[in-house]
Order: sequence, then C-alpha cells, then structure tokens
Amino acid sequence: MTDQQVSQGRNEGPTGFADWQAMKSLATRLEELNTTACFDSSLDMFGDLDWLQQLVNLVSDYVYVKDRRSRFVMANDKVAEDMGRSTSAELIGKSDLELHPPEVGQVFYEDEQSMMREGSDLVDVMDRIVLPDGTEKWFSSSKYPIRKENGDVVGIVGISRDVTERQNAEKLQRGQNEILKKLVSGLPLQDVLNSLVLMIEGQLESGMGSVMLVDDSGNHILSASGPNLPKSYLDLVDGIEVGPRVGSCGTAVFRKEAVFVEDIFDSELWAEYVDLVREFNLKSCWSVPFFSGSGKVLGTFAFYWTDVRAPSEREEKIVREAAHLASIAVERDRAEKRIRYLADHDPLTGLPNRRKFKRKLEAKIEASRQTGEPVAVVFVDMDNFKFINDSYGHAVGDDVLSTVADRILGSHNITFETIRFGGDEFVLFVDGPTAHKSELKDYLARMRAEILKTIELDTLTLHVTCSIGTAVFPLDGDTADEVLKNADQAMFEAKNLGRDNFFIFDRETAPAGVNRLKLVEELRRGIDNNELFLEYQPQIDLMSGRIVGAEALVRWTHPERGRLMPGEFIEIAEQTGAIISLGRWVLNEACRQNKAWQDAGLPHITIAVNVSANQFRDKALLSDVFSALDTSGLDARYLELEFTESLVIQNVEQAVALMEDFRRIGIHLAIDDFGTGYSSLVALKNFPLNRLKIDQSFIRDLEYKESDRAIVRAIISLGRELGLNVVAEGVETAKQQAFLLSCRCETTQGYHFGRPMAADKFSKLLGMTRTPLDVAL
Ligand SMILES: Nc1nc2c(ncn2[C@@H]2O[C@@H]3COP(=O)(O)O[C@H]4[C@@H](O)[C@H](n5cnc6c(=O)[nH]c(N)nc65)O[C@@H]4COP(=O)(O)O[C@H]3[C@H]2O)c(=O)[nH]1
Repeated sequence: MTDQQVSQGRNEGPTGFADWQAMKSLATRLEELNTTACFDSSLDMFGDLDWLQQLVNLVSDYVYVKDRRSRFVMANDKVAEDMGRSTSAELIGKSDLELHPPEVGQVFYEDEQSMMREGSDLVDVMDRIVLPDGTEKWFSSSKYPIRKENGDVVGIVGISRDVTERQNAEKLQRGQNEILKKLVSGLPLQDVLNSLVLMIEGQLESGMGSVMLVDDSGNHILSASGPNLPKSYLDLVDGIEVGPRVGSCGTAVFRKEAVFVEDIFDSELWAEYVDLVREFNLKSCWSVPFFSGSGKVLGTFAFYWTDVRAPSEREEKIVREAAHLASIAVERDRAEKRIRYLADHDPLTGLPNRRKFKRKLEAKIEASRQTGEPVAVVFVDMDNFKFINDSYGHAVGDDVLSTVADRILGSHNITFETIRFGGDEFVLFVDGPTAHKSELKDYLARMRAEILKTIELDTLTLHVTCSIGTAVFPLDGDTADEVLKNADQAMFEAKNLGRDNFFIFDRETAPAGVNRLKLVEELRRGIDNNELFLEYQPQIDLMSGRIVGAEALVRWTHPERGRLMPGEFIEIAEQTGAIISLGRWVLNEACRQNKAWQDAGLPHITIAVNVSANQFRDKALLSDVFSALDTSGLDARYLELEFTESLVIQNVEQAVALMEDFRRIGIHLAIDDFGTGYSSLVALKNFPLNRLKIDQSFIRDLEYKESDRAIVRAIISLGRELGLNVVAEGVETAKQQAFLLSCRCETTQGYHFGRPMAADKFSKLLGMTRTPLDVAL
C-alpha cells in the first residue's frame, strides 16, 4: 500500500485524525503491540498523541482504536463511562470479549477480525450493546482498518454514535403501527390488548404489562390482559372495587390520573394489598388510566416490576402511549359492538329488530321441522296508542312503549324472542310447551293481564290495552312468512272483537285477509318503481266559482292489485316509516305539477299536500319542503301543507316553531279534518295557520242534523275570528253548498265541484275556469 492509498483512507475516515505522522506512529505502535502482545498500562505509550486523547474526550460519540487482536489501544472517556470505568486507561488492552456479555462481545470481535482480514470498512452498522447496568443501547458504528506503510492492517479505528433514542422511537412507532393494523383487521379486543402489552414489554424489557377495564357500573376493574403476569394474580384483581387506596390501578381509575408506585411495600395505596401481592414478587406498579372521547374512564394500562423503581422519562412516555393505544382499541371495540347491536335492535326498547327476529324465527322453524315441536308467533298491538301520543306527547309515548316491552319480556320464557315491529306493535315467537295451542290461551291471557296493569310514570298514571293475535307453525303456515301473516291477521281479528282481546288463528275459519307485511315491502318497492301517482281535487272559491287550489291525493297502481286508494296503504306507511319517502315523493311531484301548470299559462293556484304525523316529526321535513320548492322552481306561496289537528297539538312548542319556519318562507298552512280531534282552541290560536278545513263528517249530514249545522256555523265564525280562511270538505250537494254560502264559508271542496282527477284532466278544468284576471296574471 502506498502513502497515497493510506492517505485516501485517512481522508475518508471519520476519525478526524489531522496528523498523518500521528497516524503513522499509531500504526507503528500497533504493529509493535501485535508482535509483542504486551500492553503498557496507560496511554503513555502514545505520549506524543496526548493532545489527540484530549480532543476525542470532548466527543460525545464513542471513539476508539483497537489493535490487530481487537484490544482497546485507545478510547475516549465516553466509552469508559458507559463501560462503568472511571478512566479510559482502564480499558486499554481489553477486548469486547471481556467487556460485554459473550453473545455481544463475540459479534464485535468476529466482525472486526473479519474486516481486518479482508481490509474492508464497516460503515453505519447498527450495534446493540447491554451496558453493565443492564441498559440496552443502540449504536450506529463505522470502523476502518489502520494500515502500516506496506499496507498490512495492524488495527482499526472506530466511531460509534448512540442512536438508542431514535431506535426506540422507531421501534415504538413500528409497534404502534402493528397494533393499529391489528385493530383495523378486526382482531378480537383481547388479542389486540395482548399484543399491545407484549409490544410494550418489548420496549421496557424486564417488566410485565396489563390492561384493566372498568365495568359498566364504573365501580369495578376487570382484568382484560396480562399475558406475562401470573394468572392467579389477574384473577385476584379481577372485579376489584375502585377507590382512593386500591393499589395503583384502582386508585388511578378512582383519581382519573396516572399513579406511579415505585415501592409497593412502602406505599399507602397498597397497604391493604401487600400481603396479597407478596407471593408474586411484584415490587413496583405504574398505572395510567385511559378515557373515552367523552372523558369516561375506560380502563388503565399498568406496568409491574419485580424491583423497586421509578419510571424514567422514556418509560413514563411509553406507558402513557400504551394507555392511549389501549383507549383506541377499547373505544373502537365498543363502537363496533354498538353498531352491531343497532343493526339488530330497536334503539328505544333494546329489543331485537325485524332482521334479527326473522333470522331467529326461520332458524326456530327449521329446528321445529326436525323436532315436530310447534313454534307460535304472537302479534301484540296496542289499542289507541295514537291517543296517548297525541294527548301526552312522544316522550310519554316512548315510556309507555318501553314499559309494555318490559311487561311482554317479563311474561315470557328466556328462549322466546320479542321485537318491536312497528310504532306500537310487538311480535314474539314462543316455543316449548307454551307454543301448543292448548297452552297458548293461558299464556296470552297472562300477558294481556300484565300489560293491563297500571302504568305509573313521573306525573301520570295510565292504563293501556292491547289486541293480541297468534298463529302456530306448522298448523297455521308452512313458512315463517306465512305464520307471521296469519298471526297478524289474528291480531286484527282481536281488534274486530272490540280490542283489549286476544285471538288464536284458525285455518278453518280464517278470512282471506291482506298480508300487511307483504304490502309494506311492496310499497317500498312501489315508491322506487314510480307506481305512485297523484290526483288533484279542485278547491273552489264559493263567491267567484273559480278554482283557487287543488288538494294532491296519492294513489298507487299496484302491479297485481291495481289501483289502491290511500286508505289501503297510508296507515301502514305511517306505521312502518315508509311514509317519509312516500311524503317526500308527493311533495316533489305536487310542486313540480303546479309549476308545470303555471308554466303552461294556467291560473296560479295553491297546491295542498297532506303531511302525516311521522313526516311532521321527521327533522328532514323542512329541508324536504325547501328542496321540493327549489327543484321545481315553485314559489312558496303556491304550496299549502295540510296537518291534522291531533298532529299539531302533540308538541305545541315544536309544532309552532316548525310552522313558523314554514310561514316565514311564505308557505300556507292548513289544519285538516278540523273538529274531529282533541284540539285545544287556545293552542289553535297560537298556530300560525292560514286555513281550517272542516271535516267532511260535519258536512255529510248538514241537511238533516241541526247539531252539525251549528258546529259548522261555529267553526266558520271561529275561523273568521282567528283570521283564517275556512274550507268545507266533502261537499256533495247543492244544498250543502247553499248552506255554506249562507254562513259565508269562503272555499269548498267535494264531489259536487269535482272528484280527485288526473293531472291532465285537472289542467283542462283549470283552463276552462280561467278568467280575464287569470290571463292577465
Ligand atoms: N265521500 C266524499 N269524499 C270526498 C269528497 N271530496 C273529497 N273526498 C275524499 O276525501 C279525502 C280528502 O282528503 P283528506 O281528508 O286529506 O284525507 C286523505 C289524507 O288524509 C290521506 N292522504 C291522501 N293523500 C295523501 C298523501 O299524499 N300523504 C298523506 N300523508 N296522506 C294522504 O288519505 C285520505 C283519504 O284520501 P282519499 O281517499 O283520496 O280521499 C280524499 C277525497 O277523495 C266528497 O265530496 N265526498
């Protein structure tokens, strides 16, 4: 090797050796050592390199020189300090085999020997060492051979940078990523928590981790994970009550803050438990609680040691990070469980929903095919529940439903299954001996009696009744659907018997009834398949005889049953929630049609659309109305919403607020079927209404009944007093018209003026009644 080569090696090296002469003398000295195999006891042998020693002592990395046998010839103070020596001189002559555990020292030794044999460099190699105090450290090391003038390698010079912190941070990050991946892959919570604990144990070496979860009551902690803690210890702490002095975990949960107990046997928090933990040789326990997004304590991550110790900054950070990861895992698990629960349950009563019920019923029926044991399906429908809702509001309605659900559940065996089917309807299946028709009667009577009991709510005492119907597999149907249909039909029979009754289906005597369940499905499909259409019934100004409005009335062209009137499907749509999408469709179509008439140059009239109770409660009604107006381009003043009076008095404040929103944008509001409900006139006064529609039942007998005439007269004058336009519905005769005119009723609607008709027919009628005034508009 030439001087030039050596000089190149010197320039590339990280040693910072400035002086080539020094390097040369170092090589010479190394050669001497290699041949004599004896060491001076101090660095004096490099007396002329003293300045160099002082210089490298200032460097915070390890800097060292070793001879051909990998023995330290020179090292800076940093190496000495980490090796537990007071001066670097104490390292001289020692090899890594003597300074490190054999498995670590051997690796260094062999690597260096091989690089010296081959004359190669080792650049940026990651080394792990365990210091005499047990601390693990990671170094990024670069080592270069030292050659004498003829090119022979006589030793190495090395520099090693402590990258433990970076390495740990990367390791922790990798661990966290692994845990998050496991979470996302849907691994059970227990497995994720176990992995988390093991990952943290890998970071903190000798300790043992655990996760405790707080139970539903919030008062106890449960052992959820602790793969390396003795099982008997986990069992011991499982279910322990939280409190101000309940070890590290119970206290951490109680205080809602981290508790780091360095010495269990010297901590008042552990005073009552030391005897219990003694046998497990646990000396120190650090516990960090973790929380839900809403601040509730979910559990705690704890780390135990078999020696007394306080956490270093790094250790505390890791344990806190572990608690954070545990909170993500637990929260995600709870959210998933909740979603799964909601997919299968009714949120109000907590009962399984149709989907789950149907699956279970089908499974029961399948089992019954094998065993021959009957399965009964029972429909329970509350009588006049609408009255409770209308009179006391929905909060009371919900409480009553929950109470009835509890009573139904209380009346039956654990294997039965109950669901809330529609708003006020429950369905359950009954198996075992009770499902035999001979036994069912007693069971149904018992359930009915339970439901009948007084319901005590905060400020109210109520009684409710119900109609119950049942059908049994295999006697009353071959499939789940058929048995359900027949049980439903039996429930209707119970209603026909005068309500507050039960009826057991009998194939022999059963009338061919409508399958309501099928109808709901068909209606949902019908809305999507455009099977609905609107007819329009004219509203006439009595004085001028002009058409001033139209009521939009929905019809359904059923693919098999032909044209269906609202009486045949609106109630079912109401009960099942299908009314929301149906109502939205009607709103859009009515607005579109009215705008089309206006665009065709026909007189501008108001289109009235019925709004059902469920639509009125649906938060989307306001935006649905906006959207129908926006899409069609219809001016708001040409749209009228008709509410039934029972609907608006359910929640006066909410109704007034919503109505005011509608009025603010110019929409007209009418109260339908006026006189039939339980209206409060005072409340009525507060509603921002434009119109009252007198129910047709008062008009029908006007000619014969003085009482009806008196009522109609009173309603018309009431309307006038309140500044409302009054419409009389169901006007069929000229005599009825004459009476209404005499009372100064302004508007009428009824077969006498025109039946509900298709849009094209209505437009012709509207065109015919166009007046010069309309044309000018
Ligand atoms: N006997 C007799 N009847 C007359 C006369 N003039 C009109 N009618 C009928 O009386 C009903 C008036 O509508 P409603 O009271 O709002 O009562 C409506 C309304 O409550 C509901 N409905 C209709 N369309 C819709 C809708 O789009 N949404 C909602 N939520 N309900 C609707 O269905 C009910 C019944 O609708 P329809 O069967 O179309 O029945 C209509 C109409 O055909 C008459 O002179 N004599």
